Amino acid sequence: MAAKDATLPQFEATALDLIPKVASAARGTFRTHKTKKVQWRIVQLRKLYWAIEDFRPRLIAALMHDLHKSEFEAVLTEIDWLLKDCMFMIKHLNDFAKDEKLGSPAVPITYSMMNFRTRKEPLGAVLIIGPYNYPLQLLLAPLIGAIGAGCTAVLKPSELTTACAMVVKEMIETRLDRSAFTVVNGAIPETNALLAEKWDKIFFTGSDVVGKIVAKKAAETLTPVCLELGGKNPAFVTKNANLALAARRLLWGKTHNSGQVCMSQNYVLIDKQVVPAFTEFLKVAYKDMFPDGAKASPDLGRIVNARHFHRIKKMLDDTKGKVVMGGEVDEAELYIEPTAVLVSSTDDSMIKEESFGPIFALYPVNSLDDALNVAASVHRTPLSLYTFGSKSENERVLNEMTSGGATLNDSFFHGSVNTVPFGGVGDSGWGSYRGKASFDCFTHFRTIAETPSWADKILRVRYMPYDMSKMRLLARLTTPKPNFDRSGSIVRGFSYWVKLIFGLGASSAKGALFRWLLLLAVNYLLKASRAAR
Ligand SMILES: NC(=O)c1ccc[n+]([C@@H]2O[C@H](COP(=O)([O-])OP(=O)(O)OC[C@H]3O[C@@H](n4cnc5c(N)ncnc54)[C@H](O)[C@@H]3O)[C@@H](O)[C@H]2O)c1
Ligand SMILES: CC1=C(/C=C/C(C)=C/C=C/C(C)=C/C=C/C=C(C)/C=C/C=C(C)/C=C/C=C(\C)C=O)C(C)(C)CCC1
Repeated sequence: MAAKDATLPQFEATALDLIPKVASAARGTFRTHKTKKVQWRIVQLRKLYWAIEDFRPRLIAALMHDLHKSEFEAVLTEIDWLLKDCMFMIKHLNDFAKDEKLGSPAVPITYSMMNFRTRKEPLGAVLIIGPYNYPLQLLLAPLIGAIGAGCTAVLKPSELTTACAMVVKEMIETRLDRSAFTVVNGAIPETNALLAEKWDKIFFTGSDVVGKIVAKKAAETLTPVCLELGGKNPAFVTKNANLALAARRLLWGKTHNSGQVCMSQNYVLIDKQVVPAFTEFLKVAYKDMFPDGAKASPDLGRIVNARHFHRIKKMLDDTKGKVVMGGEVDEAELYIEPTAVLVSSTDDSMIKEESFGPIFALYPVNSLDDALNVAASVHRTPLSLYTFGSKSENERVLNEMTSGGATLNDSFFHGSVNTVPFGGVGDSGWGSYRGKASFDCFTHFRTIAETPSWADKILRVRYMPYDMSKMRLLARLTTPKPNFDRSGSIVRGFSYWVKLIFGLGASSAKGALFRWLLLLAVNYLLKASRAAR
């Protein structure tokens, strides 16, 4: 696993005049239909698996170079994460890709002869644009979905993580079918050149600002987009929470990848009575994680570059709050200490900006009502939320505030399992992926019907000249009658009682059949036992 001897290439942007050719090649290869063969896709996924495995030392070295990411996190959240993704897709692809029969209740029994089914068609040539914080996972996990679905793809890694971008380019273009999968490196001009091309889907992960640019450009050609954006994610801590556990878990959410995690909490809405105790527990958790201080820890990453370092530092410089944990910064090392700031206004820089770093605010509240009102005013549709309280308090938070995903009693666990769907809501994202959702994200679910020739006798009613008496017969056979009145109440008419009595109280035909069979079986057993006596 050692990465010391690995050599890292210099960053090189793709020539602008090559970009239309790259896009055209992706479209052209899709038109050959070779990506539609499931076996071809499986072979590409197997090749990607072994490419990631074989490039492991260089990927670890690149992550260390770009983000000072520890080998532990590089393996857990990037390399092994992707290997697991490949294995999952390979294992389930035949199942995901096969036609699905559409039966009852979607297709009424009267149309059952038409062999309704859903065909899973690849969308086509897709563009995947990645962010810097997980430069491998957040670029290649969507690619695994695209390969599984049968698309061709062009990848645009973040230019901020230069070593990862170059190693990924070499890895993809030397190991996968190059006519189907390519990598374009670069910044705004190269991304704009890519966005000027026609794609069948754009998958974008990054900031809401750039998300809007991508969505606007895509709208010009009505290109579908999946947007995985950021958010000002709240955590709720009530006086019924296990404060020591909440402190340790929330600190984990802000130290992992040095807090450069889209779904980590931005601010904690905490019952004012427990602020002092919670702050003490935070300090205890900090000491446990970093016995020699955070700066000396080999586990804590660094901020990606000076621009982001200054963005985060400015939030600390501008705050009117009080630092209750951490606070040290060092530009030479792009180091920001895990920091908690006690604030008293939602206008504070610590709440207004998305921190996307190891710093977060504590905002004292009088009650859960108060907390929910504050959270709704800060960001109504965040990517994630976390709640630490009693069962009923956690349930209330879930009911009264939406988010892309949520974890009760922990930091971002809902986003830490690679096979469950992940995505935002409202302005924190459109669409989701991971596991089967990654396949679905790049798939068109095409409904197909097949009308047998002999059925024309039955279907003749639809042809002109129309006959209203036949229409009435058709309506009687195919349009269900409501069992409710205009006030929305259930009408207990004649048919209700007939169904109740003959259905033995069951609400469906299946249920009624089961109850009848049970009744007959009991009756039979009783008779048999009486006869035996
Ligand atoms: N929801 C998620 O899964 C998720 C994951 C990671 C990051 N994020 C969010 O992303 C942000 C941080 O990542 P980032 O800084 O890499 O995001 P970013 O939006 O700055 O960059 C993302 C990509 O867009 C490109 N880009 C940047 N400016 C552009 C422009 N003007 N025109 C066209 N393309 C442009 C970049 O080259 C990069 O590849 C945070 O807001 C974070 O919350 C969300
Ligand atoms: C080891 C044994 C067992 C089990 C142990 C278990 C269950 C260990 C669990 C460890 C945990 C909780 C690890 C944490 C994982 C965190 C991850 C994967 C974080 C991922 C982060 C991601 C994906 C970030 C994404 C960022 C995004 C989308 C935006 O920025 C037993 C108990 C089973 C048996 C004994 C041995």
